[in-house]
Amino acid sequence: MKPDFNLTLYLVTDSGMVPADKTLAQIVDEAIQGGVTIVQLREKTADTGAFIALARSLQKVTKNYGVPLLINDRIDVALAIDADGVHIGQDDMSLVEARRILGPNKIIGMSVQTAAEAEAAMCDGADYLGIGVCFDTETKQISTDALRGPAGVRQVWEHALEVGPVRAVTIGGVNEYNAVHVLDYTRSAKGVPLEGVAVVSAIMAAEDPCAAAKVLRSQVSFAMERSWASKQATAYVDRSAASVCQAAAGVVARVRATDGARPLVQHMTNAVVMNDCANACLALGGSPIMAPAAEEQADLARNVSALVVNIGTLTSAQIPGIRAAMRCARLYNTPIVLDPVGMGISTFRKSFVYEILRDYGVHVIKANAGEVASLLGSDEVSMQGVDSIGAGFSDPAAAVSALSRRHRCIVVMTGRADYVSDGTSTFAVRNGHPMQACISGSGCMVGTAVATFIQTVAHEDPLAGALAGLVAVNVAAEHAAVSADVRGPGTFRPAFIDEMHRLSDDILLSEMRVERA
Ligand SMILES: Nc1ncnc2c1ncn2[C@@H]1O[C@H](COP(=O)(O)OP(=O)(O)OP(=O)(O)O)[C@@H](O)[C@H]1O
Ligand SMILES: Cc1ncsc1CCO
Repeated sequence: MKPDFNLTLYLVTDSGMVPADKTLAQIVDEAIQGGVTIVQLREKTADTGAFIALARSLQKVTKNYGVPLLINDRIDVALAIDADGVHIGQDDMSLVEARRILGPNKIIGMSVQTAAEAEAAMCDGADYLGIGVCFDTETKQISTDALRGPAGVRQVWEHALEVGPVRAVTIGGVNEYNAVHVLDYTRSAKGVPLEGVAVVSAIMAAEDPCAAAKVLRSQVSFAMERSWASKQATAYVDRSAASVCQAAAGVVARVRATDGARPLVQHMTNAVVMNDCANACLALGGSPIMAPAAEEQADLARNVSALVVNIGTLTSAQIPGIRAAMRCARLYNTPIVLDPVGMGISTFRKSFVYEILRDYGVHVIKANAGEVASLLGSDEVSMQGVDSIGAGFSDPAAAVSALSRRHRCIVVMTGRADYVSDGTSTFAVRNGHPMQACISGSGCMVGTAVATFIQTVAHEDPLAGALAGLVAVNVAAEHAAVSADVRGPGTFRPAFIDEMHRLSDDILLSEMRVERA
C-alpha cells in the first residue's frame, strides 16, 4: 500500500547549507522534532554511492518518526534504499516511466510551474504537485515565462482543482514571514487551500532547525485554522447592513473601553500627515508610533497591534524600513493596512505597491477611487497627484469587491460615498462631510482609524473593524463641520480631532448610514 503522507510542512534538503559541526541527518532529525511532516532528499552533485549512503542515513531518522522520505530525481537511489517515493522535475525522467519502475505503492510528486504542467502531471498520476517557483531563491530562479508570486501559484492551483482531485504544496522562497500570506493568497476562489508549504533554507540554513520548523508549523496552522481567509472559506456569509453596523459599533466600544491598554499602531506613513494621524489615533483610543527605521522593527513588532503602510511621500531610503515592518508584522500575524497614496502617478510607487501585495500581502487596502483604478489596471478613474478626480466608477461596488477578491483582503474605497467590501459583502457608507476633502490627509486618517479599530477583531471580523474605522472618522467629521467655532478648513482640522475624541459607540450606531451596495 502507498504510505499515508502529510504535506503540511515539507522539507527539501540542501547539503550545501549544513554547517561543519553537524550532519544532514542531524538537521533532518531536529526539523522533524520541530514539525516537519515529509522530507525530500535533494542532491544535485553527489556520486551515486555517496547519495545512497546519505539516503540511508536520513532513512534511519525518518523511519524513526514515521515520516516519509522521498528522493529527488534519482529513481535508482529510491529503489536502492526502498524509499517511500520520489520527486521529479520537468526535466527528469517522465512520470509515467517513473511509475512503471516504482509501481503503484510509491509516492511520486512532481514540480510544476504552469497550469498545463499541473494538468499533465495529474493525468500521469502524480500523487502531489510542488507548485512553484513562488518567490525567486538562490537555488531556483523562476523561468521568464512562468507566473510569478502567490498570484501565479493560485492560478495553477485553481486550474488543478478544476481538473480533478489533487494535493499540492508551493515551493520557492517560502519562510516563516510569508507562509501565512502565501497560504491565504493562494486559496482558490472557493476557499480551498494548498495542503502546506515546502521549504529549503528557512529550515536548512536556520541556526536552530527545530525552532524554525516549529514556527513554520504554527504559521501553517494559523493559515489553515485561524486566519480570516480560513474562515471565509467555511463561512462565506453575505451579511446584512444592520449586522455589520452592530459589529462595528461593538468594535468601537471594545477599543474605547480598554482603559490603559490602547492598541499600539505603528505607522510607516507620509510626512504630510504624520502629526494628524498620530493625534487621530490617540483621539480614537489608540496609541500611535511612527518608527521608520528598519533596524528597530524586530524589537518593536512584538508589541504592535496594527501596522499602517502609507506611501504618500515614499523615498527609496524608506523602503528597507517598510519591508522590515511588514516582514515582522507577518511573523506575528499583525493586521496590515495599506494606503497606496498616489500609486498611479509613477512607476516607482506602482512597483513598490505590487511588491508589497506580492511578497507580504495586506489585510486592508484603503484607497481613493483613482488608487483603486490603478490597482485594478483600469483607466475609468484618473488621479491628479494624490487626489482622485472625476465622477468615480460607474459601478463602485463591483470595483471594490473585485479588488478584495483579487488580493484576499478588505477594501475600503473613499470618496463622496465610501465603499467597504470583503469580496462577498459590499456596503456603501454615506457618512462624511465635504469639508474632509478640503484638508490634506483625511483619507490617511481613515487608514489610521481602520488600523486602530481592526486589531481587536483582526482575524475574526476584519470587515467590521474596517467599517468601524471609516464611520468613526466620517461621523466625527459631520459633527466637527457644524460646530460653532468652525469657519473653514483651518478650524475644521482641530475640531475634527476633538470630535473623534468625543465619539461613542451609541452615537455611531445611531448615525451610521450604511447600506448594501
Ligand atoms: N464630498 C464628500 N462628502 C463627504 N465625505 C467626503 C467627501 N469627500 C471626501 N470625504 C471623506 O473624506 C475621507 C477621505 O476621502 P478621500 O477620498 O478624499 O481620501 P484621499 O484622497 O485618500 O485623501 P488624502 O490623500 O488627502 O488623505 C473619507 O472618509 C471620505 O468619506
Ligand atoms: C499632499 C500629499 N502629498 C503626498 S502625501 C499627501 C497627503 C495626502 O495624501
